Amino acid sequence: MSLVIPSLSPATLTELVDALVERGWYLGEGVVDAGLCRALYDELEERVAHRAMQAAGIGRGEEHSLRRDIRGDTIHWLDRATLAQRHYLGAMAELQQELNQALYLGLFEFEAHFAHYGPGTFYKKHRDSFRGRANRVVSTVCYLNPDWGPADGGEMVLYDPEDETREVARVVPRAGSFACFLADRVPHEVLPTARPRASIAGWFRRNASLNGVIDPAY
Ligand SMILES: O=C(O)CCC(=O)C(=O)O
Ligand SMILES: [Fe+2]
Repeated sequence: MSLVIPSLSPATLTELVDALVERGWYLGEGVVDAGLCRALYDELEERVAHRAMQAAGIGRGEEHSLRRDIRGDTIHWLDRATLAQRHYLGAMAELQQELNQALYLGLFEFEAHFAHYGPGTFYKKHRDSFRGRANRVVSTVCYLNPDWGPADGGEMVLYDPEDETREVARVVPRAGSFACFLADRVPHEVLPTARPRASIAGWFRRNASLNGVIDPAY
């Protein structure tokens, strides 16, 4: 991995901002540095091999519960422990600045976790936040698998915010691909995967405190 922070290119940032404004979502291939994806992939594989992952649940705070019939991934929250994580978070900090400058979104924080979907697992159609409680404003997904074929499944499907049955895009979870969308707008799902599937899901947040209680991180 190079010593230079592998930023998203200026062209990617411009395209991403335009796509978010025009339709609420962005997809790009070959967007995240290949060496960085490899380092993040190796780190995640190592954790999976050592069973150092936690089962992912749904809902936040006291409503948090495990529902393998809804989502089947295991996760590990990024904690800046490795150079690869710090580089990824650095690239996301640059993206946050761009989003704030171009769209005045007032994003103040980025939280992200590694996600590993074992064969046969999926994540049913959902939105990442709900209107009115939209402390998660923009969702991101960075894909890490070095190769992925048509029979491997595991695509992320995006749906039309106005018609949740209408598919608008399908993302093959291959290293370098990056997805970004408005968290309270775009319904999406992860189709059942045939192979172990590696990614980082992340959210730019705004501070949402209710009655002086800060919304829990997850
Ligand atoms: O991994 C993906 O493609 C999307 C994951 C997702 O929707 C989520 O973690 O909320
Ligand atoms: Fe999601």
